Amino acid sequence: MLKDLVKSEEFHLCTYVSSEDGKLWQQCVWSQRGKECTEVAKHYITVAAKPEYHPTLLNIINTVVYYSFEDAYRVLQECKECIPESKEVLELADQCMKNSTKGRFPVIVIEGLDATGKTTLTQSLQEILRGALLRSPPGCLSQWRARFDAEPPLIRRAFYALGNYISACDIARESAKSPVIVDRYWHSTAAYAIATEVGGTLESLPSSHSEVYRWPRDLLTPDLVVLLTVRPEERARRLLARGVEKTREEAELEANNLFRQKVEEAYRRIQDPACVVIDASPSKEEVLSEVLLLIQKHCNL
Ligand SMILES: Nc1ncnc2c1ncn2[C@@H]1O[C@H](COP(=O)(O)OP(=O)(O)OP(=O)(O)O)[C@@H](O)[C@H]1O
Ligand SMILES: Nc1ccn([C@H]2C[C@H](O)[C@@H](COP(=O)(O)O)O2)c(=O)n1
Repeated sequence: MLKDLVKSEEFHLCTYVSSEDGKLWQQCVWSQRGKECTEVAKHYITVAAKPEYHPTLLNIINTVVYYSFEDAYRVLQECKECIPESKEVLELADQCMKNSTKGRFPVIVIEGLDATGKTTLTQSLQEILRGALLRSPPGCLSQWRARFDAEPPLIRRAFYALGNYISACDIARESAKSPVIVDRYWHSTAAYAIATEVGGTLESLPSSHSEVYRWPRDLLTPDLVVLLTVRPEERARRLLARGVEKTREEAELEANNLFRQKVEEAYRRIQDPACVVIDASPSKEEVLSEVLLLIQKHCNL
């Protein structure tokens, strides 16, 4: 490669000289043209303070985690030509009221990794509270989910973000009539997106007070968000017992324990509303009664 460079008509080269204490470096930029080599610039380089934000943060805000209806909407709008399904998703989004307001009944969101017991718990809660059971993304988007799952994160996550706003419309309507139980919502959208985007270990996650964990101002806020956590060995046992085909992301979660930890930690860091964390490893009955106590405490039910 260097041989090719030397053969080319003109190229730039940098040389570095360190100060005695190694804290300051002098960089000389040389330009070689034919046989002539001239110094064209001189810079001083020193170690800078650690940046306030980890560089991956720039790849998160409004590129994989969206904080307003408009930002997610705009992404799908720009995809209309190459992904025709976007038009139908946008039409559904157009029908939903922006800034949907909650009714007088409580809205309870159940979050957690796969096989932590969300379906089991949400169904029991629906029966006991005589409430409405909703999920995000809503059923009306199911037919396009696989299509958007195959797209790069920018587009895939915009689809899930819009799904939350469409679910918010249903939540607003139903919460005027009865308590509403929601299986996954914005915490899932943000936590999976952040954990996927951030490489490395748990330490690479944006710090707890980072703005990436803030709730979108225009999205209906639930009264209570419960995060179900399960010991890894119990979760593996449940997945195995269930024996259903795993999605690619689920398979990845299983293979990649670190990724699973990052998703869970991102869940825990999301604020306003923060999750109330429950150990869902005990029996179904025990988990249900613990969550019912929580609901009584937080939602005056
Ligand atoms: N508390 C519990 N104790 C033992 N088994 C449980 C408990 N809760 C759920 N299960 C079982 O674990 C399996 C996964 O539960 P469930 O389908 O409710 O999880 P999930 O979080 O909805 O999963 P996914 O997100 O992948 O759909 C099911 O076979 C269910 O019967
Ligand atoms: N509100 C939501 C719901 C789901 N997702 C994404 C996150 C995972 O990739 C996947 C998990 O869903 P499941 O397999 O449990 O149906 O879907 C999201 O981003 N936002």
